Amino acid sequence: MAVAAMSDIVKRYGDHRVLDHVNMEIGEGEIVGLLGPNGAGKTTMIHALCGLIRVDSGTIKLFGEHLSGTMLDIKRKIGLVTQEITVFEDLTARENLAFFGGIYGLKGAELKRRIAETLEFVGLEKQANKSPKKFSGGMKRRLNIACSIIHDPKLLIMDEPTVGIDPQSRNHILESVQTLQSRGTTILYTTHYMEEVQAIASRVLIMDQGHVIAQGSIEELVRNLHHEEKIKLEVMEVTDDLIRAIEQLGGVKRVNRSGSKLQIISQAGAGNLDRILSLAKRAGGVISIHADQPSLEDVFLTLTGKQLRDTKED
Ligand SMILES: Nc1ncnc2c1ncn2[C@@H]1O[C@H](COP(=O)(O)OP(=O)(O)OP(=O)(O)O)[C@@H](O)[C@H]1O
Repeated sequence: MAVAAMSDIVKRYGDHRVLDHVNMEIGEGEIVGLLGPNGAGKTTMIHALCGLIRVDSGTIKLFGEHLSGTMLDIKRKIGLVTQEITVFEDLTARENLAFFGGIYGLKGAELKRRIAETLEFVGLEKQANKSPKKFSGGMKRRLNIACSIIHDPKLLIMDEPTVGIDPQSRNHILESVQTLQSRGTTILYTTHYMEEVQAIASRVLIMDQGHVIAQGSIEELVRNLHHEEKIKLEVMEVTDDLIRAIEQLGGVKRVNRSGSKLQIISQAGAGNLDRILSLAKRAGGVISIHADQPSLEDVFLTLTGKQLRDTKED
């Protein structure tokens, strides 16, 4: 059974269709990586899934049931880590957890036990009685995650949980996500970091302009693009003439420049490696050239025409 599914979902803000006939499914026990350029509709999809906004048409099912107004029993099975960190700075870490646990109906010994377990899980036992005011960004995010899993949700939705935090906390979060999955939690994980998706996701959803434009395992998505190859060329000097000459070769789909390096996406089997080498030799010195199999980053670039991280800060 799908833990969450959207069929033909449309959500408009004014004339703008932010979700434009979206179909998607999250299977039990998966970590699904949700990727998309800024403004693709990822957060809107998440808010619709959690019942935080109403959609204009289409159906949403959670745990096999149609999402409707209240559904407290179903909503209790979901944990949401929002894009902005949502913790109370005037409360200690423990008090934050007690507050969020209380919202989900936990109390007494059970609440106490879950507070201890989640503090340990996110590595904040020693900070239990401290205010998050004194925490680093990574520690605040870990507390935020603890608050979202205090009720042991079956589906955890995380909206860019690692933006702007230190590498140690980021690794901690990625490991925690994998541990939660091994304990049976299903996870929808949004990020602008391709390497995170590659490290933890069993399946990927790619959104652009309100559409889910691809979904599948990383291997499946890459295989579907097997008709393309990536040629990396480094030359002494990149000129506009060289770029233009490469762009005009049959089968070349795109040329990206970064300093003295060019990355060329070309139809596989078009024989462009040799042609590009000849053009580059004629234009000056060649430092290196080689052809790669496409990666998830290439899948994203080919499908959306954009770099995943073009407007986000590290
Ligand atoms: N409440 C709203 N009113 C009007 N427009 C909105 C509203 N919420 C979102 N939008 C618009 O919907 C589009 C999708 O926004 P959304 O936040 O879902 O994108 P996203 O993929 O999560 O982007 P990012 O990666 O930047 O977080 C954007 O053009 C945004 O401006």
